[in-house]
Amino acid sequence: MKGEKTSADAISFRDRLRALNNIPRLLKMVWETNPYLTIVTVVTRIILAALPVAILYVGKLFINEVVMLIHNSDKTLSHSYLWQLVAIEFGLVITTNALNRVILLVDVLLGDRLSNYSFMRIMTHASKLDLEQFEDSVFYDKLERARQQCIGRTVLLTNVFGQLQDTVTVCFLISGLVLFNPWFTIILFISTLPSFLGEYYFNNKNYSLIRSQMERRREMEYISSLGTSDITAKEVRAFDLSTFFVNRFRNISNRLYFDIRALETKRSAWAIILAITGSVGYYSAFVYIIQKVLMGSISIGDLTFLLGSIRQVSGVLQNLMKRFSTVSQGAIYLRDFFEFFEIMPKIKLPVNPKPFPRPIKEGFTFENVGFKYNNSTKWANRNLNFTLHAGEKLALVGENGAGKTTLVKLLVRLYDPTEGRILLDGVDLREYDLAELRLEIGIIFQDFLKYQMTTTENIAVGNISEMNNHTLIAKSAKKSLANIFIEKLPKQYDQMLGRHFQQGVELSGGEWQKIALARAYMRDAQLMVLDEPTAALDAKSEYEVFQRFSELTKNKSALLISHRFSTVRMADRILVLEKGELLEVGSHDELLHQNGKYAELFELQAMGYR
Ligand SMILES: Nc1ncnc2c1ncn2[C@@H]1O[C@H](COP(=O)(O)OP(=O)(O)OP(=O)(O)O)[C@@H](O)[C@H]1O
Repeated sequence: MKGEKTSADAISFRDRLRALNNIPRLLKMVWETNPYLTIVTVVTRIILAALPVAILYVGKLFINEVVMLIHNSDKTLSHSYLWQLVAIEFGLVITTNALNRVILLVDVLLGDRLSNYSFMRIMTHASKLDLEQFEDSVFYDKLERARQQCIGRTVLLTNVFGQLQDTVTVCFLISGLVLFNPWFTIILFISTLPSFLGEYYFNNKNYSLIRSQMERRREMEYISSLGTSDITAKEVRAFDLSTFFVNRFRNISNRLYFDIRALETKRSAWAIILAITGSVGYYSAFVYIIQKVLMGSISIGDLTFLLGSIRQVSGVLQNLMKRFSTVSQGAIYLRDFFEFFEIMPKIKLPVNPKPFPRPIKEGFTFENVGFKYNNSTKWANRNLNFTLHAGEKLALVGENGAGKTTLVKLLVRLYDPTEGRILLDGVDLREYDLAELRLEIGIIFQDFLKYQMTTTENIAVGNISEMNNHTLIAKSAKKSLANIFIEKLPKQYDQMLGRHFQQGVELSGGEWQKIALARAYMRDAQLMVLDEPTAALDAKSEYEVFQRFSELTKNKSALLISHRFSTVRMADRILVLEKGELLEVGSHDELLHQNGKYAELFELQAMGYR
């Protein structure tokens, strides 16, 4: 997508050099992943780096010995030195092969470990970031680039180690050549330079292109998941959307493909032209040495040693230069990876958190609270002034988009208010430890997750530290009335839920909702927040669940969001929100009496049942 490229995507030579600073960080990560395998690969590569020059040198001694034996008239001379040399060379070749296999093995193992370690680090860091950051597309691109780095990590690792190994090999080989004629090295170096510059230029272009395509690629991934996921399968079929998705995927992928094809074709054409200079350098040295042999100034053994060295230096130099751009390329992608870890949560934790009140005495007070989403100019909540008293059951009512869920998110500090403050027992929420605050609030969102895991795990996520507390899990299921259908499942609490994995059982919407409710009962929270907790329940279940809920949370505070007035009317007080602001407050009867918005909404719903 030419139009999508921005100047921010272009990388200067300085950027590339600076990106190389990431290589030591990568090596540190490799070491942290597995120090033993790291030592094995480094030591093996150093030995392997010295072997080519050793083989060439033994070869030279061997040929000189053969020539000497052929030309010597004394046929009784011992051949034992000759056979010793053959045996040494044989040993060196076998060692080279064996060590190459060791490196292949170690690199695969280390790459796998490193890739998983990187994924785990990303998951851990991502979990510390704010919800707001996940709603930002620039952040998402960064996260995606970091994730992709984990997948391609084995290749980069092999390249970095290969680069180190080849540098040592070249040093060994060049020492032999320099002794013979230093110009060789210079000619070989200069002749490989054009190829290197070409690779460097095109890698740069490639990086900018891939980076500029990132958002489009995410879109492709999204469309592909729409077409292939079990969650979307129902709707895709019902609306016959598959051709629409396939065409959309094809259009985007074609546009990206044409840009890549243009660049790669150009790169290949230039590579062919630039490789010619490398061959010219190599054959000039070749011709020079042959002439020296013909003049009798160097031996046949020297000839084989030099030709072998030149051929190898030329090859290894080309590899080194080619790989330099690949490695510096990888280093730039690594920069993306490490940059991800530099993103810090905006929600600040207090240095000396206040002890969390247990029990809560006054409650949560919203003082002139307003909130605007980062990507929006509109206030989602504004001028909120109310107190959720200790032990009180409060319901939030309002039309879609009135700001109910946002208010709840502010309460658990998924976001901090843009203006105003929320107090708990007179102290700003920001002064309490965030983990403790969240532990004291049992919250179930309307879009709660349906984990493709066992029943036990699905309930235990409400308080993961109690994962093995089967008594508590069963008790929570009983409180939410989920126990009734769980006991009828083939494997009950060990039953795999959902259809992703073998022998999984899919639950109905209402059954999933009861599982989600059980999560809220998993912790001894002082405040229960239920966002649309009964939307999927039938009328009888809803009544039973709420009877239970009222009994179980007698002295606890609760905040309920619901569009169902049968649920709402059970609350002590009801807050009616409109366009993010508080419109009415009171009990069900008081609000009906006021004959305002609540009464209007209630009447509308009641009419539907008449
Ligand atoms: N992540 C977000 N980024 C930007 N705006 C958002 C985001 N989430 C919600 N909004 C906007 O904030 C406003 C309040 O949304 P909120 O989800 O709080 O409403 P709600 O009352 O819970 O609605 P519903 O009854 O449909 O669940 C809406 O205008 C919505 O478009």
